[in-house]
Amino acid sequence: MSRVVLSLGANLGDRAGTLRAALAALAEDGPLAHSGLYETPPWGPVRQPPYLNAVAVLGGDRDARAWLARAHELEQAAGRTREVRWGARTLDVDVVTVTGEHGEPVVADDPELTLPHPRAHERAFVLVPWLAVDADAELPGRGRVGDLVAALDPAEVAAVVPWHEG
Ligand SMILES: Nc1ncnc2c1ncn2[C@@H]1O[C@H](COP(=O)(O)OP(=O)(O)OP(=O)(O)O)[C@@H](O)[C@H]1O
Ligand SMILES: Nc1nc2c(c(=O)[nH]1)N=C(CO)CN2
Repeated sequence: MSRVVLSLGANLGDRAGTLRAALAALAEDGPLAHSGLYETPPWGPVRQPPYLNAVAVLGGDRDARAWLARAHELEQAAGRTREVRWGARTLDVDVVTVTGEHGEPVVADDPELTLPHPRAHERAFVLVPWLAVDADAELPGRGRVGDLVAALDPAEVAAVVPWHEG
C-alpha cells in the first residue's frame, strides 16, 4: 500500500468538468481525499488562460511508476496531447510525492519521474490546495506544507482563490 499526492490542473475546455471527472475516476482506485477547486493565475513563462487546480491524496497498491502511469492515463482520458512545456492543457496531473507502506518517502532523480516533484515547494497552486486537504502535510526534504505556504509571496497565495461554479 502506498500513498500518493497528485496535483491536477486544467486551463482549456470545460476545466471544472475535466477535474471532476478525473477526481471521480481516482475515487474508484481507492480511498481518496481531495481539495476543492481553486482558480489560479498561470505559473511559468507561457502566456495562457487561468487554471483550475486541485490536489488529491489517495492510497492504493501502485508503486511510484504506476502512479505516474495512472496520471498519464487520466491526462489522455481528458484528450490531452503533448504540447509546449508549461503551456496550456486540458489536464495536467503531476505526482507530487509518494510514500511507502511505512511512511517512507520515495525519492527519485529520474527525468521520467522525479520525486518529490522538484517544483512543488514553490507553487502556491499545489501547496494551498494540499494544505486544505491535509493541515499536517509534509513535503519530504522541504518541510511542512504550512511553513512552505507561509514562506511564499503573500500575493501568490492570495491569488489562489476557491472556485465556485457560476
Ligand atoms: N513527479 C512527476 N510528476 C509528473 N511528471 C513527471 C514527474 N517527474 C518527471 N515527470 C516527467 O515530466 C514529463 C513532462 O510532464 P508535463 O508535460 O506534465 O510537465 P509540465 O506539467 O509541463 O511541467 P511540470 O513538471 O513543471 O509541472 C512527463 O512525461 C513525466 O515523465
Ligand atoms: N496556475 C497553474 N499554472 C500552471 C499549471 C497549473 O496547473 N496551474 N500547470 C502548468 C503546466 O506545466 C503550467 N502552469
